[in-house]
Amino acid sequence: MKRWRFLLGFGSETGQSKAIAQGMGDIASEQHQICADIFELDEVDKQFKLEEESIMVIVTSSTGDGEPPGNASKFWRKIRREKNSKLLSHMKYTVLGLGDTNYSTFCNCGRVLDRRFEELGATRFYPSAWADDAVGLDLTIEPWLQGFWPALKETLTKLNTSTETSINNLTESINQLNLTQEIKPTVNRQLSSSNKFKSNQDNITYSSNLSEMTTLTLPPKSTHSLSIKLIESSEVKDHLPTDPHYHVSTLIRRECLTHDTAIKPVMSIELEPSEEEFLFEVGDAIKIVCANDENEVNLLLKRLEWMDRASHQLDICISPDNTKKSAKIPTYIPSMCSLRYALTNCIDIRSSPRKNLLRLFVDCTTDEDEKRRLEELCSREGSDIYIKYILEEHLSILDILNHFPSCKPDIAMLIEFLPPLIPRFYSICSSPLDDVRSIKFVYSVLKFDALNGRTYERFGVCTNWLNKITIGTKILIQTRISQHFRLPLTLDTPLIMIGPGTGVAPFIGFLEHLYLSSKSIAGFDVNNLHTWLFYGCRHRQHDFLFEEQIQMYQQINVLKHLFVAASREEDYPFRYVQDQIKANGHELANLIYNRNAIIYVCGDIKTMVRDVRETIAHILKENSDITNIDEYMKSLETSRRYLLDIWS
Ligand SMILES: Cc1cc2nc3c(=O)[nH]c(=O)nc-3n(C[C@H](O)[C@H](O)[C@H](O)COP(=O)(O)O)c2cc1C
Repeated sequence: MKRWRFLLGFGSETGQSKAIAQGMGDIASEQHQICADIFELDEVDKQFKLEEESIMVIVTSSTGDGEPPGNASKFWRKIRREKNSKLLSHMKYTVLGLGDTNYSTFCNCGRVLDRRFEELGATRFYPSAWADDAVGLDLTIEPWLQGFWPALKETLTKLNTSTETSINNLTESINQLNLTQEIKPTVNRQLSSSNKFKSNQDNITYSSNLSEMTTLTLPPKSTHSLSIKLIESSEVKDHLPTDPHYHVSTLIRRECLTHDTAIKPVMSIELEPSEEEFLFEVGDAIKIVCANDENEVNLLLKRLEWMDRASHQLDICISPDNTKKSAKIPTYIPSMCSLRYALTNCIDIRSSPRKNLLRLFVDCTTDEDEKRRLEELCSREGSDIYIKYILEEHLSILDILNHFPSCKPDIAMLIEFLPPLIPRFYSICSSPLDDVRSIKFVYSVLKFDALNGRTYERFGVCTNWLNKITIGTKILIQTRISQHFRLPLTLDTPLIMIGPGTGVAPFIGFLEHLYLSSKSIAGFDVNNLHTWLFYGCRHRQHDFLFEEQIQMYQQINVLKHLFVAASREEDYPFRYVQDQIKANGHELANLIYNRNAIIYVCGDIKTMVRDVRETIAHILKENSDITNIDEYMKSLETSRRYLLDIWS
């Protein structure tokens, strides 16, 4: 008998939606005896056909400025362009969107697909949901999944989807699908009388708001689909990471742009792509393939007592007793590499472990009190403490293992359940008109002290790697093409560029491009430009990035107006870029409302994106006759006149 099935399509840029879709696939088969056929959304018409699917569940994130992730863009175009309003009238669906509320285009990709599916005749069998990475995805996903499974079973039952299932077996299947009783693994572990985690202060190992008697609801236990062994081999030779989708470049320059006294140093990097045909434009970003810190890898190897086997070859195959249909050998780990190589180059050892991994850790922990605390941290009842002590403090896998010394996971568990190490991206700050063989970008050096549960000092993964590698090192790169963050086609469109800190990077590229265009294109007159730059730093003497270059653009009339904010200078009235925006409110509102200016915002989402948007809305309200300001702001976004290039 074939089992009940549904289609589970995912779109994922950095792997979270993929992991969630795979987790749902596991729960479907292990707990509900339902088969989820899991595909990237862009595998449409190759691996699945919409016309043939009765139930489709979409899990997708948004990237860029509300755009679909790389493996969902073909699907997105197909659905958006589709004219046949009955195309999906045979289909039931729901969407789980992943996003971040710091973006005004929160979950835009999921929301647009959700709306288009409805317009194309599909019926939602369960309300779609929007999970927010800013507060923790699980906060939405956990309760959503609770209702999802009964709704899915009910829909499957009504639809009688399984064409291969005979009538007799169908009855049997329906009986198997116990519609009323959800499987909720619960646990009520008694703590030892000497509970070593008892303390007066709440922290990662103890919190008073979960009483020892609280019954905990745990996430379902993921099962292994891989069999991973370490083989002592002299043949294993680790080499530079390779990936046919990436280009080789060479690090040719690295310098510090800030004064020695700057609180947050900023570095500038120049790369030379090996191939002539490497293409980029101003407004694009560059993806960098990086590696984990050697010391951190060593600490992890030591903690796990795997140091003596670090150079052994990893042998990965699908486990003989695997039951997952979606089981695949991870393509991001080379077939011949050592354990050290995989931990350094392929696996993300820094990001906070998800709850499904904490759940697996419970079973490889011997101490009862540690087990109970791990259960609390991954339980539904412990959602708040998981967010507070793990996500918000960015605890890594090593931090968790250090806090729970009796936890001894095996190699297979970490290799299978930790996410891949993904490339990091940076806004390009140079123009190809200057030199197509030179790509420049900047980054801040971020240091995180050993505090608040973090058990060792650390720096940002990629920036730390970029700081340590030697000049001449080969680096794999790829352009992340910007869909909309581009210079306008018409010269006289006013440009309002807002970029505090390293957020100024793409605007340096824009200004350089305008300057070089004025030298090389006949009829390009800088006097026609209307360029406004709002820049912010801590202290103009210490960390004013690209100061000389910006001043030069001002002198030659490429940059018409410069406004600088300085957050740490006493007696300077403009602390933040939004103070400068407010002070120039009248003129800016006129440019936006009457002269179709384009507003570009670039920088760290945590610090300013919301404040800048509110300030722009405020100055427009004060200086125009717009009656519905929210609608007007939305229209700026949809007409691509309010553009974001932001990161967290
Ligand atoms: C460069 C970048 C751009 C993003 N743009 C958006 C966006 O426009 N809207 C949104 O809601 N979330 C946005 N996000 C947040 C992601 O959608 C969110 O972190 C999600 O969990 C990532 O899932 P994934 O790993 O499956 O891609 C962005 C994240 C990054 C790193």
